[in-house]
Amino acid sequence: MLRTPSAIAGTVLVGLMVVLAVIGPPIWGDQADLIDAGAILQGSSAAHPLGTDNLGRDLLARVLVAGRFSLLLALAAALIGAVAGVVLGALPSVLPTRLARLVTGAVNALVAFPGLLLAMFTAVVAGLGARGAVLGIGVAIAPGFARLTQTLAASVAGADYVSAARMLGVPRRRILVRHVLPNIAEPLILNLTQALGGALLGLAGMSFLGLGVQPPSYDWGRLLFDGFGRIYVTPVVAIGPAVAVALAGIGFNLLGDTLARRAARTTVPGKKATTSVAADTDKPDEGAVLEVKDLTVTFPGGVTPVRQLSLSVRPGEIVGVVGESGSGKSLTAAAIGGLVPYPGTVGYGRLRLCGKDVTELSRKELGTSLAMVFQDPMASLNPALKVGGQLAEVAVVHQGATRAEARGRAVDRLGHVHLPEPDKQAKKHPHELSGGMRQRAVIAMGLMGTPRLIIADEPTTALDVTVQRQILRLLREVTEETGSAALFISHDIAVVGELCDRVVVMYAGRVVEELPVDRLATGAAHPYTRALITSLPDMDTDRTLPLASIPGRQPGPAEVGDGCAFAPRCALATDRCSTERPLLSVYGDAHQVACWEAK
Ligand SMILES: Nc1ncnc2c1ncn2[C@@H]1O[C@H](COP(=O)(O)OP(=O)(O)OP(=O)(O)O)[C@@H](O)[C@H]1O
Repeated sequence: MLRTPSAIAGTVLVGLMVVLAVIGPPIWGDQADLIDAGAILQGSSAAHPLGTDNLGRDLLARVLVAGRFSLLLALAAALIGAVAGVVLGALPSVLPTRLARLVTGAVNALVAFPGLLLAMFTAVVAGLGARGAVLGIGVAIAPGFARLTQTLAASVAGADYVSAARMLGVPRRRILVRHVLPNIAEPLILNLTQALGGALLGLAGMSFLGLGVQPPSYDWGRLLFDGFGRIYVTPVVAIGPAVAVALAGIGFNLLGDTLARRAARTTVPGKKATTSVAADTDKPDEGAVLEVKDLTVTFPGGVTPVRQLSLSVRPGEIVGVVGESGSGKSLTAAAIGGLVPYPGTVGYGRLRLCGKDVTELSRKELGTSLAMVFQDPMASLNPALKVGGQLAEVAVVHQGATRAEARGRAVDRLGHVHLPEPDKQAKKHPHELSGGMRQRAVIAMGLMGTPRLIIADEPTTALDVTVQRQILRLLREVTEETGSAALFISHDIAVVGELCDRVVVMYAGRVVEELPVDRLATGAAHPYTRALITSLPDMDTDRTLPLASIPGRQPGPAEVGDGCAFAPRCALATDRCSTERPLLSVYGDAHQVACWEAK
């Protein structure tokens, strides 16, 4: 957190203010109240560096003592503003529509109203003094919080879990308290830090206008107000409290800013993982489109979902990666495409795409030579843009095509993936297409470049069986026509068996077997691969019996021990399997397996 000068300054200033609030009154309290008839209205001197007031009280001591009261008042005002704002902002989601509109309209009007006028008006109505000023500033802060709450709540309201709760008949109030507020709490709390700075300045302003703290109480604003009358004679008496207010205000704003940026860094999905490259002495396979050696993906807390994974894909080849949910398939794909999210770490000995280390590839090279197709096509398509426009963008950005050329190419590519009437589909928004059509559009988007490798991560899981077959056929067709290779990720070994040339079986983050597809049905050597195949139902499966499944569960990415990770579920496991991990070794032609019992 303390990496930038502004972060350091904010933390130090706020820290100093807090220390001052704690130690100020006990240390300098007596001195601040000591009346000295012989030192009335003095300027700066060795005894009184910031001068004295009209009763001869030391102004430095008073500034130091006033810190606690000023901060407490600011805290109270910020809390009042935050609570009132969150309630106002959240109300529309629990009120009937008309009332909700009324509240939203009121909030909008209040946001547009000048905050200082609102604060002064409230303070005058509530009565002069600290209480009125705190209420005034609280009221001035509330509309901003209300607007923020409304905006944040609206972004969460569309989330699937909120829709699911609504479908289950969970009352609106409960949805708000259990599902919405906890998910928007973080930015609201961050905003509170900045509101504290604003409240401090606002309260000082109110006291300075004579609407705030009244004698004999005093805060920084009051001291500023008292000193202002003498500013031309002894300016130092006004400078002391002014500097204190300014430093505290700046401190809270800088800290709030730092916290907000830090929070954004941990939550924004765009932030990438760290990469570490190990020394690589072997000769790279120049003929491979993709060559991965010793790929490891880790997250903080000992979570290692991908462990020393190696695989390669040759031109025109479709390689299937199969394994149960959580085996690390998607993260492998993400690591190849440079999409592992922060705070992950990607380490590898070699990660070469089209004969180059991925770090050497420019964004443009990566964008045109690698196409990625995900399970949910909506995740790749912008719902606000027309399909044709999105596809055309690829050609404009990567190939420098004119708008008209790019549009023509987009329609051509949509036709290529067998979308009926491609020129009409190009003018539609993604939501106007069916799931299968959207997936075709995403594949077409990948084909806007000249992909040497298509990574398809569960591209057919969300589709029905007929559409699934069409998409699989399309993928095969596309690779044959364009000569590109594909890495096809699926949990369904039957689909992989149908589409791919070679199969890589993953278990608990590692490759446990790699074999040509024609050996899959009868020649698989690893007990896990065999169990996956046995658990597939076929026409002869006795439907009166429960479907076969593999007993036990795959260890989590932080639970993998020293031995073979599959040993606890394996009928063939020996003592050696639980203590010593078998390495991937040659089992036959283009066939490797990691099992002590594979003979
Ligand atoms: N950002 C992350 N932070 C921490 N752990 C993660 C993160 N992303 C994934 N994981 C963990 O890594 C493991 C592997 O995830 P991955 O998505 O690669 O599995 P998968 O084999 O593709 O499964 P599925 O078929 O369900 O998508 C999972 O246990 C998951 O909990």
